Amino acid sequence: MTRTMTTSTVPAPRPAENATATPVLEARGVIMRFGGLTAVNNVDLTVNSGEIVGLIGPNGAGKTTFFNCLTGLYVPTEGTVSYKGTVLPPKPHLVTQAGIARTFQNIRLFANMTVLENVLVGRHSRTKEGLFSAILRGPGYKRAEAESRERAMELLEFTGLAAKAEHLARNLPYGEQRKLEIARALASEPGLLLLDEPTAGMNPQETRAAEELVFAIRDKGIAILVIEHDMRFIFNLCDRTAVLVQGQKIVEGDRETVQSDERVITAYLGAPLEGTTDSATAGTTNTTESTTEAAPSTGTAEDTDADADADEGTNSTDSTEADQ
Ligand SMILES: Nc1ncnc2c1ncn2[C@@H]1O[C@H](COP(=O)(O)OP(=O)(O)OP(=O)(O)O)[C@@H](O)[C@H]1O
Repeated sequence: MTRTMTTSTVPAPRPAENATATPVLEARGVIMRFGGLTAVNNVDLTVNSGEIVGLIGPNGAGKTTFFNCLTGLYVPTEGTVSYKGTVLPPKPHLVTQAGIARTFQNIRLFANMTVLENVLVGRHSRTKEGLFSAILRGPGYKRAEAESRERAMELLEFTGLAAKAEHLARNLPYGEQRKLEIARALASEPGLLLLDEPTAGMNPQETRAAEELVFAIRDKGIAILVIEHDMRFIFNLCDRTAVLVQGQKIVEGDRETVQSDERVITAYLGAPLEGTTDSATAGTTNTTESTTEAAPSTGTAEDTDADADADEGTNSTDSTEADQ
């Protein structure tokens, strides 16, 4: 899908309170090849505690593939991903348990479950009660269940969905389905949240609300890495932004650094990047016109039950099944 890029003047990002330079995520030399296609080419990226970091690039640049490498959905051809100093095995459930949560470009909710139940699913990785305890429904299980419900309701309050706790996910408006995905991701109590196009399909009002939510999550001490095509959103939010083009990180820095970089401008105008003929194809042509309304590239909750287990860490690492 063709999207547009804005370079309009926006307010500087709000500095994180108590931001320190402790690395939460460190990706080193990450390469992902699909046959002859190098979708991610030797990418290094660090996200520190207290930071909101943006990941941008034209269509097909490798952003989602990189996310899939970070979360264990793909086993990188080369490279390592560390969370708080420990190298992560490329297994989604272990990545979630370690403290990384994500949302997907295509909404993945249990459409026929309630809003509250969807968040409870996200608690799964934090619930210690075993199978026998669940079958016998002993005191330990009941206590854990009550705690989970309480925490899930807190998250629904936090995301503004508490009044709809008993609604079916499929009946939520689009913007609220995206919020619910975030609430469910937060239910695993992450230290790092990866957001893949959180405002796709949102109207400008919903996008502004999403910005506030992302700031509020950061203020709770959760570091954030966000892929987004809406440049206004990115430059409003992010302390730092990295640009991927044809699988390579071509620049990383603040808004001024990114916006003034000739290679970024060239990439967004669709010209090929020199010396990368074996890499992923150049992105589709974008313009520098301002927009805050990315066209939806997403499904709704109605058609997503089958995919929702990804958040539970049950996805295979078979690349053909992972999210695009
Ligand atoms: N499972 C796969 N098998 C083969 N090629 C793949 C696979 N997943 C992604 N690719 C290719 O890798 C390249 C990068 O795709 P990716 O979806 O990561 O880009 P992106 O930057 O997220 O794009 P968009 O902004 O459109 O979502 C593309 O050429 C894509 O076709």
